Amino acid sequence: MSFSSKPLTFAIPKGRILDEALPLMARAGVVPEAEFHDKKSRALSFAVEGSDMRLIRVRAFDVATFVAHGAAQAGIVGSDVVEEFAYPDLYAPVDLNIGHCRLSVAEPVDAGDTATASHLRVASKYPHLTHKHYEAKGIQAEVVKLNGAMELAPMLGLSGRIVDLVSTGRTLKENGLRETEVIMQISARLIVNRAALKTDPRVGELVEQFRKMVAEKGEA
Ligand SMILES: Nc1ncnc2c1ncn2[C@@H]1O[C@H](COP(=O)(O)OP(=O)(O)OP(=O)(O)O)[C@@H](O)[C@H]1O
Ligand SMILES: O=P(O)(O)OC[C@H]1O[C@H](OP(=O)(O)OP(=O)(O)O)[C@H](O)[C@@H]1O
Repeated sequence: MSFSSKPLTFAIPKGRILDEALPLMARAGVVPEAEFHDKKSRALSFAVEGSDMRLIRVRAFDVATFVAHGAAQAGIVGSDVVEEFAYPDLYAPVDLNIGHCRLSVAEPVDAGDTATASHLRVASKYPHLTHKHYEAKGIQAEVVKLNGAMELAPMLGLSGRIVDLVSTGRTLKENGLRETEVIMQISARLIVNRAALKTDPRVGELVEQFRKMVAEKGEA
């Protein structure tokens, strides 16, 4: 099958990035069929208006997995996910300037002085970035991998600290935690599979459409 007869697959996360991503995608000419907005629909794959592209809606971490393996040729995902997996076959050429937040270390507001600890236990959804952060500081960190609600870990004695995403800081505050270090600033990226970018001209065209749209938005 030639590339032109095979639909281009574009992966998008199903949660909070989506609301900000849809208007950007529309400006870049990627508009999903009406069923995409039907909350009762159980479909996971959707046609794109006036195009042979199809959209798939998956978990944020899985967007990177689909694109890195070439099962999807392009997608939108936070730079936290790009950096956590560091897939060699995944290229993130466009910063979409949406989904801003930061990856931070937090600990209980009433924690004693732990600044000199040489061994720590940290709960996080980001084991790679957490290890990297502490390795650079010469601290041995044992990471307990959680998939959400990290804020519960210190109060239940699972870990002394957490590494999690922070936006308004409200979740930390309401769970008796305070931010102690910012590891990285995050925004959503257009990602593509490197091999697909080299071999399928539609992927390069898509990158250019998003680049142009972001540049125009910046000027507006
Ligand atoms: N306050 C925030 N908390 C969490 N993620 C945020 C926040 N602000 C922006 N983000 C971005 O949103 C991404 C999560 O995207 P989204 O919620 O659309 O995915 P999801 O598929 O629902 O995620 P999950 O698999 O965690 O359910 C994060 O990876 C991050 O880049
Ligand atoms: O600083 P804030 O504005 O309070 O936002 C941060 C919270 O948002 C995210 O959770 P999310 O709602 O995505 O749920 P999750 O725990 O399933 O990741 C993140 O993991 C924090 O818990």
